Amino acid sequence: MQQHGGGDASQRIARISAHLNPNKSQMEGNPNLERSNCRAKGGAPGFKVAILGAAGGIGQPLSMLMKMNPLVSLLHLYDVANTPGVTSDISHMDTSAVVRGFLGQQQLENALTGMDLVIIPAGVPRKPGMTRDDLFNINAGIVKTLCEGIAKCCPKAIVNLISNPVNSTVPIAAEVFKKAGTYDPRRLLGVTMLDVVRANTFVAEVLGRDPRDVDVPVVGGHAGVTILPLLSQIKPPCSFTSEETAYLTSRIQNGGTEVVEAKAGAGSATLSMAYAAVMFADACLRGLRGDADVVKCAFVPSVVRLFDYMQ
Ligand SMILES: NC(=O)c1ccc[n+]([C@@H]2O[C@H](COP(=O)([O-])OP(=O)(O)OC[C@H]3O[C@@H](n4cnc5c(N)ncnc54)[C@H](O)[C@@H]3O)[C@@H](O)[C@H]2O)c1
Ligand SMILES: O=C(O)C[C@H](O)C(=O)O
Repeated sequence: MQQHGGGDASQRIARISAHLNPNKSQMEGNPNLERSNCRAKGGAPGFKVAILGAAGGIGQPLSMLMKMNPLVSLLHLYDVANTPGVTSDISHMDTSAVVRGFLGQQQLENALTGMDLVIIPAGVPRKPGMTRDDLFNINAGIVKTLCEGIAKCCPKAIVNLISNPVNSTVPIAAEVFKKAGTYDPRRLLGVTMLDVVRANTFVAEVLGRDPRDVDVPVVGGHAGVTILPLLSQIKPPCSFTSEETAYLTSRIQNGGTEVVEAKAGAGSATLSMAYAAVMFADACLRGLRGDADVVKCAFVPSVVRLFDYMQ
């Protein structure tokens, strides 16, 4: 159906494969090898990115969007279930990143070796009536295991940690890296970008503006009152009534619960989270590339002491 011009399809395939792959006999029957060698003969340079939990509610749209990112040359998709199907599906997208799938703990090290950026949405999401802290027991163990793999196989990688409770999983990851002697606070980032995305959306609604023209910094953590939207620091500057401030603060702090209740037991935010995670990951890759003035909010250790401000 897609044939144009003269010649039959088999000749056409033969000519293309001879061009891409002069040592074809060594590669036959090994799709990963074929793909990676074709890549070496003309693919765009870029960063190597792994997604851990790639087959989940966040992982799938996140993997799709990262496959569309021109800064990514190699995308490793790791999960304990369903990665072959997700990998096969996403690998058919005609964007430049090469996609490889890894299934189960025995393939974790291969998934991580050589990565520049590791994004972690692995773990269970909450159901109505739960707090993020209720996820701690299960997700802490998952994050610990994954971070042990990172410390061993790609200790210099930037880590974007999405798994909840972010306020606790980031300190757990830090302790794993400290124990392994690989901790670098500049490379471990708790992803709170969804709070910023929500804040931009809700503030724009109140102001009657396009959300793309609003930039709301959100600092602190990623749970309830620890989420601190800095409504006085919005760009471009604006002001609110006290009712608007109370409404916006509450809506931003409870955005996650709003989605959990609307999904009624089917999980938490996945699509908006994937969007936010890709914006954040793209900023990390631009930073790695050396771009100046890349500024995003994240959950990181702070050397600012509240005490200094109370003197
Ligand atoms: N930081 C944020 O703003 C934010 C936003 C939304 C959700 N989350 C959190 O992200 C996490 C994932 O949410 P989801 O909706 O994608 O959940 P999900 O259940 O749909 O997907 C989780 C995936 O993790 C995989 N997984 C489980 N154990 C694993 C392991 N040991 N190694 C690798 N993969 C493993 C599962 O197989 C599954 O595919 C939850 O903890 C959720 O609370 C965080
Ligand atoms: O609220 C949740 O449990 C998921 C996530 O942290 C969110 O903010 O949407």
